[in-house]
Amino acid sequence: MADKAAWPPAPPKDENEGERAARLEAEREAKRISDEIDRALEQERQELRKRRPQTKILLLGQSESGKSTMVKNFQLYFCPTTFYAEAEAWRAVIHLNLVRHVNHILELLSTSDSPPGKQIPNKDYRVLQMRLSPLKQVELILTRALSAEASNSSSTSPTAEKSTWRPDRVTEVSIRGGSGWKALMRKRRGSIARLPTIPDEVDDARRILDACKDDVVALWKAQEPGNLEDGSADHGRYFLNNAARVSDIKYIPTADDILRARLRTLGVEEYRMAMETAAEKGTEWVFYDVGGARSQRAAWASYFDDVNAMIFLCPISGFNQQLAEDVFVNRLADSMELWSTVCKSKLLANATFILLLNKADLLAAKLKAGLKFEDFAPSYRGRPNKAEYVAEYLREQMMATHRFSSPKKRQLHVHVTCAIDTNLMGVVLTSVRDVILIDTLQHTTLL
Ligand SMILES: Nc1nc2c(ncn2[C@@H]2O[C@H](COP(=O)(O)OP(=O)(O)OP(=O)(O)O)[C@@H](O)[C@H]2O)c(=O)[nH]1
Ligand SMILES: [Mg+2]
Repeated sequence: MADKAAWPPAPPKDENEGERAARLEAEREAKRISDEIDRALEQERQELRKRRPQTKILLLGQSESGKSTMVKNFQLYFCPTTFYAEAEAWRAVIHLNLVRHVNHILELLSTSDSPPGKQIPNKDYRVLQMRLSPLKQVELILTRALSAEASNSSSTSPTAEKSTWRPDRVTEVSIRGGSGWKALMRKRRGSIARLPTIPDEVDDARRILDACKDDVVALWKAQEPGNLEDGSADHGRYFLNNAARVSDIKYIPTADDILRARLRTLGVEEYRMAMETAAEKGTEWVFYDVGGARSQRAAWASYFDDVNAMIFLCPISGFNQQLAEDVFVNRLADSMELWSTVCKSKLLANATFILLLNKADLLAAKLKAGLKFEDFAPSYRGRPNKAEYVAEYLREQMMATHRFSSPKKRQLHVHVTCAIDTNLMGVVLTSVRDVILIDTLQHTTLL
């Protein structure tokens, strides 16, 4: 019986010369096409091999610890072209950060008889309030464009205390895994015919904000400086301080602005970075940036497998703060508990462990403003109330937890960081990169 799969098939018995020539030609053409497909498939296989993640890095830590900011730092240092190419997309996030805080202040004004600032008369506040009312619409447009949640969320939680500007009470926008919003924000009008109207609306929002910028500056100037005790939502204060520049129609976000922009992560975001710097050019690093809120943490474990490095961020300024999701839990205590759980993980036993004691700038500012660390950590009693001593104390505590909890002996690399300080981060990231490269290489050689 003839093999049905055999190629080329046996020639028909009664084939004449002309038919034979046509058949051979058809077979040659079929083979050429088949070879071409094989070549394309092989090329694709090679491409895929080249693109295969060589280094997988997981970022863990509670919400607002600075994980997404750290990813931006990696991008800024090792893939600057991509980082700056996305600057435009960040403008909408920055505008939303600013407008939410302005609307929060306006809301306080509307619910209070005595405005929070004392520097301009009451009637002038009312005028500002009226002139800035279009910013409600701006908030709505930008929220709709960026958000993973319902677009009608208000800028202020119902528990906001009257007359007090509380940046931490301004609700945040979240994004879901996948950075589709960046692509959407980058698209200019007319570039894709069937694109939704969001970019047009975002441009409208930009024009409204530009028209309101002097009033935003006036409103913020009239505020009392506010206290730094909490220190969360620090980005609100930053963008309000820079309101004139940020609201201008010609505004292009700087690296500092992008590092300050806040967009809460929901789920797990994957970032693939083709490294541009000489030492690791051509290699691809894959970052998994998780949402840090308690409700998000159950999803983490499925990303623990097979990672080369785990970077844990502990915001050391959180000693006097509570979790947004549970006001009975101290932020630093939550971080410590989380750290212990991560150290114990058997799935992460072979990963390089990097601990970043982040937000060192806010810790220093709080202690300088008079807060006493020992009031929140009795075991610290009697030691200097200075940031470097507190950081050292926390480093020792967390290193001890790592030593006791890890399933096997492992080195721990610790850095005290300020993720918004680009000069400092350059040094830290180079060191982190070296450690990851060396560990990955050693691991590959051992296998
Ligand atoms: N002052 C100061 N602000 C920081 C520092 N690191 C991060 N931030 C700011 O803190 C805010 C929160 O940072 P994110 O990187 O979004 O936090 P996250 O850990 O990704 O939070 P989730 O996505 O909710 O899990 C941002 O506005 C950052 O700009 C720091 O060292 N100092
Ligand atoms: Mg995040």
